[in-house]
Amino acid sequence: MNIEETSLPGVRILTPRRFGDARGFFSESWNRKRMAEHGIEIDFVQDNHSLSAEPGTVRGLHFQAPPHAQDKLVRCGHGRLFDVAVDVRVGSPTYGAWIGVELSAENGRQLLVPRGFLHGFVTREPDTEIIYKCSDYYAPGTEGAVRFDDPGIGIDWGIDSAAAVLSEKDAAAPALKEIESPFSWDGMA
Ligand SMILES: Cc1cn([C@H]2C[C@H](O)[C@@H](COP(=O)(O)OP(=O)(O)O[C@H]3O[C@H](C)C(=O)[C@H](O)[C@H]3O)O2)c(=O)[nH]c1=O
Repeated sequence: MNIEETSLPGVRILTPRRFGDARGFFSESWNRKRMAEHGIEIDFVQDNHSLSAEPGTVRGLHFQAPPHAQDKLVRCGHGRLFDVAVDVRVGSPTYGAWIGVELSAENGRQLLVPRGFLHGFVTREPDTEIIYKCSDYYAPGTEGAVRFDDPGIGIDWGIDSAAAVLSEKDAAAPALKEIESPFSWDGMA
């Protein structure tokens, strides 16, 4: 397992080892004990899996508010996507800052998105599938969204925003400055 820190403390890139042979490869996509050895102790309780048919599909930027905030461990099961995390912890030195990482079935990379960060992605290929572990259950009444093309955040999605394939919810999402983030920075990372 290779673990890379990013410019946003707590947001990390995990690349599990792949054992290749003539058939293909084998990889442990999650191992709680091994992650704990790296100081990552998260009790995931729900796995999510979505397929987006069209390249240029954007899902996000989403969060669940406390007490149902979710840490997420995101990977791409098929195709390729650009995965984004945005720090929305009030008081954080990196509040409003974003980071994006290309995840693909081919590169096997995973992005650890801690609670307190918005999560979203854009697909780069047809029939792209995202699979991610969540540390709390779906709690519809606590969901929040911020517009993916918020100029106040300035994410470079690599697409023409006007051409993005969006849900009605995401198309109507507010800018970050229009919401009151329910997350506060703990002064640690
Ligand atoms: C998130 C979720 C959704 N649903 C149902 C509710 C809707 O009937 C349907 C589609 O939900 P939604 O349009 O919110 O799906 P996405 O736009 O992919 O939302 C996700 O996109 C970003 C990238 C995320 O990180 C979140 O996990 C999540 O917000 O699935 C469930 O039954 N359980 C769930 O945990």
